[in-house]
This record gives sequence, structure tokens and C-alpha cells, in this order.
Amino acid sequence: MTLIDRDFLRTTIRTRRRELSSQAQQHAARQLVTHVVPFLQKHQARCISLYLACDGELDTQPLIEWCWQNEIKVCLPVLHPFHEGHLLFLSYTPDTPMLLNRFRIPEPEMNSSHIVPKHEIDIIFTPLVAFDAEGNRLGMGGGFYDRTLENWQQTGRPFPVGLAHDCQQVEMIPTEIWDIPLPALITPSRSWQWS
Ligand SMILES: Nc1nc2c(c(=O)[nH]1)N(C=O)[C@@H](CNc1ccc(C(=O)N[C@@H](CCC(=O)O)C(=O)O)cc1)CN2
Ligand SMILES: Nc1ncnc2c1ncn2[C@@H]1O[C@H](COP(=O)(O)OP(=O)(O)OP(=O)(O)O)[C@@H](O)[C@H]1O
Repeated sequence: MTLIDRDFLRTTIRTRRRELSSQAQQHAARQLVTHVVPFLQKHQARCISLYLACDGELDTQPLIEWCWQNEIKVCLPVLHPFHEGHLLFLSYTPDTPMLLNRFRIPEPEMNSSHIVPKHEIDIIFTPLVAFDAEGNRLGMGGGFYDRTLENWQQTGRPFPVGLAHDCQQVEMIPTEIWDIPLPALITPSRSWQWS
């Protein structure tokens, strides 16, 4: 499999998810909460990382609000200011000042006292473009989450869980050596677990 196949998949599935109606998006976001809440309870999660949806991604806003109301600390990814290709995780509350990053995705304004070390995060919910029935994940192409998750299996933390629309499932992801497969993934209709 070649990188060209990966780019073709990215373009095709990004278009597919962008074409979901806003009604379908809202329904999906509410359905997601019904699957994620029992998962958080089972894992006794106290601190999780989510993302703010862009480009037709599954909307996490209702889930974020549930977490705020239930004393689960929420973090968001922030592009590392010096370490190209890497993410930092900053805590996110209703009062957090936000800025647009270079991909025009809102992220918390840099504030070193709000950085949450990766080992303090129980679960990292990752955005993704496409997934397959084996837990392989294809992202937007920056390698940000592959780098973030490269050592997670050594300690089992932070536990990665993909979030996606059902229509983002594909027959097979052409994988590369650096890809980190997901041990779990949640869509609006079901949960997948591979570990
Ligand atoms: N909501 C969300 N936040 C996220 C991610 C994500 O996938 N979704 N990321 C997950 O890694 C990181 C950002 N990674 C990204 C990588 C590429 C593009 C992107 O749109 N690229 C454009 C062109 C590049 C450019 O504008 O310079 C494109 O491919 O069309 C966006 C985000 C951190 N935050
Ligand atoms: N652990 C890593 N260390 C160094 N480079 C990496 C690592 N993981 C990925 N990369 C590099 O990042 C680039 C993009 O990788 P890839 O296309 O798999 O990103 P992605 O999974 O689509 O994006 P993301 O993880 O941000 O959602 C590749 O050129 C790859 O070589």
C-alpha cells in the first residue's frame, strides 16, 4: 500500500463526514454521550482529553458539558509552540481563553500553569479521519496523535479511544510502521474494543 492510497482515503472520508447534515451531526453528538458516559464510569476516569470538532468531525460539545457537570477534568490538544509535530494538553473550562491555531482549530491560549502532563490523563479521545474493523486509525496527516501515543502501551496510560462517525469506517486502512492502532473506539451507534 502506498501513501497515495492514504491521501485518497483521507480526501474521500473527509468529504463524506463534511456532507452530514447539521441535524445528523447533532443527533450523533447526543448518541455519543450515551456510549461514552458508561465507558468513563467503568474506567473511573477523572481527567480526559477531548478535541473541538472541525471538518465534519463527531461533535464533542455535549460530552464536554457532561464532563464539566460531573467533575471530570477536560483537556484539549494544543500544537506544541517549539516541538514541531507534537501536542501539549491544556485544561479546558468554560472560562478558558481560546485562540485559533494554524489549522484554524480553537485551542486554549498557552498558559504553562494549565499544561496537564500526559501521564495525568486517564483517557485520550482521539479525532480521526478513517478507521477499520481492526482498530487501525488514519488521522489528518500530521502524525500528532501517533507521536502522542507512541509509548502508551508501556504503562497502559493514557488509554486511547477513537471517536468517529459510523460512516468513517473503511474496509482496510493501509498502515505505516509508525501508526498506533487503537485499543477502543466509540461511534454514535456502538463501542469497539480490541484489547
Ligand atoms: N479537531 C481536531 N483537533 C486537532 C486534530 C484533529 O485531527 N482534529 N489534530 C490531529 O492531529 C491536531 C491538528 N492536526 C491537523 C492536521 C492537519 C489539518 C489540516 O486541515 N490540514 C489541511 C491543510 C494543512 C494546512 O492548512 O496547513 C488539509 O489537510 O486540508 C488539521 C489539523 C490537533 N488538533
Ligand atoms: N512516532 C513518530 N515519530 C516521528 N514521526 C512520526 C511518528 N508518527 C508519525 N510520524 C510522521 O508523521 C507524519 C504523518 O503521519 P500520519 O500520516 O500517520 O498521520 P495521521 O495519523 O494521519 O495524523 P494524526 O496522528 O495527527 O491524526 C508521517 O510523515 C510520519 O513519518
